[in-house]
Formats: sequence, structure tokens, C-alpha cells
Amino acid sequence: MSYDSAKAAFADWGVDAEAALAKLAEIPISMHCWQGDDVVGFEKKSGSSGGGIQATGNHPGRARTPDELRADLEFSYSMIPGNHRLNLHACYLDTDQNPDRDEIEFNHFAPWVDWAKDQGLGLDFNPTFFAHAKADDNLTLSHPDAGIRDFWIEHGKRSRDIAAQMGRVLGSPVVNNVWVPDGYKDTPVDRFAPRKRLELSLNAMMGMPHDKAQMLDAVESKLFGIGVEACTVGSHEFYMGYAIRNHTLLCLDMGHFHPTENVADKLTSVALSVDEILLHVSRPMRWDSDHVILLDDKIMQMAQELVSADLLDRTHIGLDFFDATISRTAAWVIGTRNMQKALLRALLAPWEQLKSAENQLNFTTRLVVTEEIKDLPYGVVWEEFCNRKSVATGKTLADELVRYQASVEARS
Ligand SMILES: C[C@H](O)[C@H](O)[C@@H](O)C(=O)CO
Ligand SMILES: [Mn+2]
Repeated sequence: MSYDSAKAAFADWGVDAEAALAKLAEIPISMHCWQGDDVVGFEKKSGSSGGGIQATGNHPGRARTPDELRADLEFSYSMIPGNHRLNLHACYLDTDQNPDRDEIEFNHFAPWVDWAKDQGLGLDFNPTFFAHAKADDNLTLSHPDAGIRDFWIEHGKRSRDIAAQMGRVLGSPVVNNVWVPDGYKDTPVDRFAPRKRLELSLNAMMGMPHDKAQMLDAVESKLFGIGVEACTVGSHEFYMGYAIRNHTLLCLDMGHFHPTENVADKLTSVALSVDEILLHVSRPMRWDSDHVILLDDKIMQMAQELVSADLLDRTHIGLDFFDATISRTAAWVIGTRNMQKALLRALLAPWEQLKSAENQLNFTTRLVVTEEIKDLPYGVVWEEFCNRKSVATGKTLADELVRYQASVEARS
């Protein structure tokens, strides 16, 4: 089918395919650096991921240096239509020096900023509160030892300063997202004290105001992690309250809730109380929160909520998955394109007609329309988008992904 015929098929439902393509082109996705090297980072003394997050698998081709990671990213972005962002973790510094976490400075990340500028990419940032001896108890900002808390507070302060400077140089606000692994393997007798300590540490860390045109604070909750099954200090309720009271972004990671919860359903509830939202789009499976995202119902529901509720302008879409059993570049490319495909489908839905049927309690029409539009030629519109952006699709894409993977397989 030609694009013109597909456009006409959507027009029959009152949908403007051109407008959908124009909107999709404006939506940046923040691709996470840590898919490229299994969350190892480039510190001289880093260990395993820790903090209850773990990349499993030993597929060849893991990026071992910042240059290798940037080469993999450049290839991946060339396979993804549109202009996007890179989400960097503090443990991905690029320097000959060996600063501890409480010593990091902007210059340790300057090569990333120069590269991002060169590539026309925005950056986002995260302090790294795991994979460090002072996080071995799975307690950081809520640790009972004030010295350990102070160490992590200093790391968090420096991360905010670095993020703000990145935003200033790049002319685009950097979302600085705080996730801490803090929690308990077995049932604690006191859940209140660590939550009070976490609150005070966050306050100390985020006390210094920054220009929102340069840096935006975000906080990320979690239900549980490996080794912290009984209690996570930074639970959803904890951070929801914190974000509302302190006017930060709230990060909703799709892998951080009970598997039967619909994270898409949370968007509009949260949007009534916080100005902006950060998404970590992910795919939980049993104990794991981080499988590569598919074009599945959960991702499509998330995209539908963003479009239907007009939340795109105040939601920052980030990805969070890591799979070391497959080509890491293919994981980035397929996952990011799936997020875009879900958004495109949502942008191509006849929302006015659907909302009008729902408002009239005409649930039959709502059902008929939602089911019939599933047969529309979304793939043709997606192909047109990729063609306009000079990005491969189908068999050509598959061949390119295999070719690039073969070129990095010799890395040990
Ligand atoms: C590496 C990230 O900070 C991490 O994945 C975090 O966002 C998370 O989701 C932890 O489970
Ligand atoms: Mn996350």
C-alpha cells in the first residue's frame, strides 16, 4: 500500500496522518547509556551493578570504553528516526582521573558534552548510588551512619551541579533523576526512621535552587529489588509525596510496580499533582524490571495516555532496560523504535470521536472504533516517517543491525 492510500484510510476516520508525523518528529526519547555496557560504567574501581539491579548475559560486543560506547550510540541513533537525547549515569565519566563519587566535577564529563553538542543530542543525568563500597549495605541516603549519608549527599549535590552545567552548555534542561537502592532484605522493625533520613538527605542534596531552564530534579520510586525484598525506603508513596511537596518531577518506572498494576493508569492521576513527569519505559518480567520494551499492550497504553490526556509537553520519556544476552545496539534500536511506534499509533487514533462516544456513554461505538482501527495501515505511515528521516526499515534494518554487531564482536 502507498503512503497516500494509507493517509486516505486514516482520513476516513478523521485522522490527519501528516499532523501525526509532524508531532512524532518533535518527541525526543532519552536513550539510556547503560544498555550499552550492562550497567558497568567507566570508573577505575567500579564493581558489579549492585543495588538489586543486574544485567545478565555475556553476548559479545559490550562497550568497554567511552569511545566504544559513543561509537555504538552513534550507530544506534542513525537507525532511529528523529532527534533524541542520551541519559548518562554519573559512573560513566570520561577522564584519566579517578575521582570518588563525592569528588566528581563537570570536567569529568566534558567529552560527553562536547560529543552531545556535536551530535545535536540533549543530555539527561543520574547520580549513581550503587556499585560502590559505601552502598554495600543497600543503604545510602537513608543510612543510619551520618558519614555515609553525607558522602552520598555530596555526590548528589555534585551531580545536580554537573547536570545544570550540561544544560547550560547544551541549551536544553537536563533531567537529573535520583534513584537510590535503599531498602531491607527482611522485615524492618522501623520503617519510619529510614524514610525520615531519606527525606532529610534529599532536602540537603536539593537545597540549592537551579534554573529550571538548565536542570530539572526528578525522583524515582521502586517496589522492591533483589536483596531489598521486604522494604524499599523510597517507595511510590514516599516519592509521590516528596515530588508534590518539593515541586520535583516524579519518575514512573514501568518496572517498579506490582506486575498487575497498570502504570499507564497512573499518569493522569499523578499529572493532577505534579507539573512534570519522567517516564522510565521498561518491561518487567517476574523479578526483573528491565527487559527490552516490545510494541505490546502496556507500551501502547502508555502512549495512548500521553496523547489522549495531552501530557506529551510535560512528560520526559526515558527508557530503562538492559539485556546482555542480545546485541546491545539492537536492543537500543528496537526498544526506542517501539516507543516511537507506540506514540505514532496513539497519534493516529480518532480521539475526538472516541471521547465523544465515551461522554455519551456510547460504549458500543467506543468498542467498535477501538477494535476497527486496529486494522489501519500503521506500518505504512511508520515506513514513510523512516524514509523521510533517511532511516532503514524491515530487512534493511535487520541486516544493518547484524552487520554492526559483527563489527564489534571481537571486543572481549
Ligand atoms: C541504572 C538506573 O539508574 C536504574 O535502572 C534505575 O533507574 C532503576 O530503575 C533501578 O531499578
Ligand atoms: Mn528506572
